[in-house]
Amino acid sequence: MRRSRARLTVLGGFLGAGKSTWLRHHLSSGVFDGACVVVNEAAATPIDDLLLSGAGRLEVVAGGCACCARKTELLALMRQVCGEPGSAVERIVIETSGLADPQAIVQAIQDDPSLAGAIEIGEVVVLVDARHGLDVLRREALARRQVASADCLILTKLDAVDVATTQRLTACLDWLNPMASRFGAVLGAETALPPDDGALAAQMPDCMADQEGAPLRAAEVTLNGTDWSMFSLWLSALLHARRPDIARVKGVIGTPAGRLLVQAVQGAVHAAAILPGPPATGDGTIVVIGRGFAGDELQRSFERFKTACGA
Ligand SMILES: Nc1nc2c(ncn2[C@@H]2O[C@H](COP(=O)(O)OP(=O)(O)OP(=O)(O)O)[C@@H](O)[C@H]2O)c(=O)[nH]1
Repeated sequence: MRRSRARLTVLGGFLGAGKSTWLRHHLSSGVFDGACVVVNEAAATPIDDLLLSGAGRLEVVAGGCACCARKTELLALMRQVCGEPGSAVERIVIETSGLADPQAIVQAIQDDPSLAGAIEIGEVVVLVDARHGLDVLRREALARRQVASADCLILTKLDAVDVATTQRLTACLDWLNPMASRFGAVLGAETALPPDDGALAAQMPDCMADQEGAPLRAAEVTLNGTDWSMFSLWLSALLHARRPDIARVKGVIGTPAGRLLVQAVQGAVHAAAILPGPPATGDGTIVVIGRGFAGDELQRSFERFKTACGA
């Protein structure tokens, strides 16, 4: 007897757009009950899986984007998930890395003969950070491709912006992808979008000059037991000096208060959160995604900073 196909949701959006926050909310509200959740991270040290404990089954594809560098791993995992004897997975959610092209993932699954019959493409949901979205869309062609690939666009962080900013972003999204449905969200929960401001739409093409430079890459800095306050000082100095080059920072560091999840998006540091549970593999490794630096340079910078501070 032929099993029914598993419905796939691809969750995309640029670095720090709020994908894990949105998914965590929808896992806890039961929307994805029983789903197999696949978390894809550009960096080798995954963090997002720590935040998604509500998933029925959680898989990680780390160390590169599932649309290119880790495509083979993703497809092998999908075949395994769909082909396991006795497995009746009905729903799959792939949270892409912030550097991935969701459409390329959909295409890869559709092009795979064994997966095309086992997986039904449900929808591509792309999250757009209302706080940084306009800047990011102006600078990054990848972010525009992500938006263009969406069936549904979710504008996140509406609590952090005024109505005019949201309206400008909405007009820009209209220009990039007028067909997609659109919703607002605050910490994953759906919220109303302000009414469109039709007068803004005509200005958008001028704002889309492509200013992309070198490709964005993930680098890692290891604390090697250094006190967390020293790391915070170094990170502040780094963000101050290289803010335009740094798209995302995230990692878990040990502090006297517990395991602290440190995050920054487009140079803006977000409120840190204490994670439950004992120390885990990967704690003390901070992922920095940006352009114009390599992991060993960042590590050297951190070590020099420590020496200069007498640590
Ligand atoms: N104020 C506010 N902050 C939010 C909201 N959604 C997410 N954030 C914060 O934005 C930061 C990034 O959120 P994540 O959910 O980790 O974003 P992501 O897209 O999964 O990040 P990457 O996987 O690194 O691309 C975190 O500090 C979140 O707490 C929101 O609606 N409002």
